[in-house]
Amino acid sequence: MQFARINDVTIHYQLIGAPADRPVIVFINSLGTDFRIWRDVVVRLAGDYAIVLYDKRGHGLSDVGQLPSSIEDHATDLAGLLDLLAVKAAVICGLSVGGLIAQSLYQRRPDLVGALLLCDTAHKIGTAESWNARIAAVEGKSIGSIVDAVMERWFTPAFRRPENTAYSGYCNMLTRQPVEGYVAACEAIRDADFTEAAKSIAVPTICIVGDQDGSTPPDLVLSTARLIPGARYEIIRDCAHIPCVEQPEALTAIIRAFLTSISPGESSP
Ligand SMILES: O=C(O)CCC(=O)CC(=O)O
Repeated sequence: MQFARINDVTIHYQLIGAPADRPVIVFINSLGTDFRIWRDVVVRLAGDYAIVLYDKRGHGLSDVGQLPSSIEDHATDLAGLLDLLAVKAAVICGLSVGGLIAQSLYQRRPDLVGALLLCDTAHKIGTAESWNARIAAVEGKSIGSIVDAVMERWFTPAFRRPENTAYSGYCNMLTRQPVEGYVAACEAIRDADFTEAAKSIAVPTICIVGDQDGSTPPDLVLSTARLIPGARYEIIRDCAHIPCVEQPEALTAIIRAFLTSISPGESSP
C-alpha cells in the first residue's frame, strides 16, 4: 500500500510500472467507489503503460480532508500526487466525478495532461435540486437508503442479479464510503460546471459512455464531446455507468485504440 500526504490530506495511491519508461495513464474513480474498480482494466494495460491509481479524498483509504471541498481541491490533490511521482503529460482517465476532476486538472495544470479519456462523465452532471435531494437522503438516513437507486444507474439488469457476487461486492463498496466524504463529493459535483472550460480543451480527448448509463446518459456525454474541439465519442454496448467493472475488455480496447491513434508506435496493440 502506498500513501502520500498532499495538501494536508493522506492520499492512498498505487503506482504500477516506471513513469520514466512508459506512457502514464492516471485513473480517477467515480462517486462512491475506490480505485479497485479499475482492476480489470489495469491488468490488461499494465504491461504497456505505467499506471497511477488513487482514492480521491473522502473515498477509500484517503482522508476526507477539510470540508467543504471542491472539484478544484480534488484537482489540486491529483496535481500534488503527480508532482510527487514526477509524472508529466499523462493520459488522464476520469470516470464520472473523476472526469470533472480531469477537466479541472487540465484547466489548472495543463502541463500534467497529455490526453483526456472522459468516461461516463460530462461538462456538468445533474442539477442542484437532484444533488440536494440526494445529500438530504444520505444525511437524514444513510448511504444504504439510496443503494438500490444508485445501482440501477451504475449497472445493467444483467449485472444486478442477486447471485452475482461482484454485484453485492460493489453494493458493499458504495455503502462503506464515509458519509461525510460522499456528501462532500456530491456538493463538489453539484457546484461544478465546465461548460465554458470544455471549449478550450486542446489535447486529444475521447468521451466514452455505456449505452445504458443512468447517471450520465449517452446524450449528455455526446453533448460534452461536442463542446470539446476534435473530441471523439464511443458508446459501449450492454453497459451502464461503470464500464471498467461491467465491460472492462471493451473499455480497454477503446483506450488502446485511442492511445495508439494519438501516439502510433508508443504502445503495443
Ligand atoms: O458517478 C459519479 O461520480 C457521479 C454521478 C452519479 O450520480 C453516480 C450515481 O448515479 O450515483
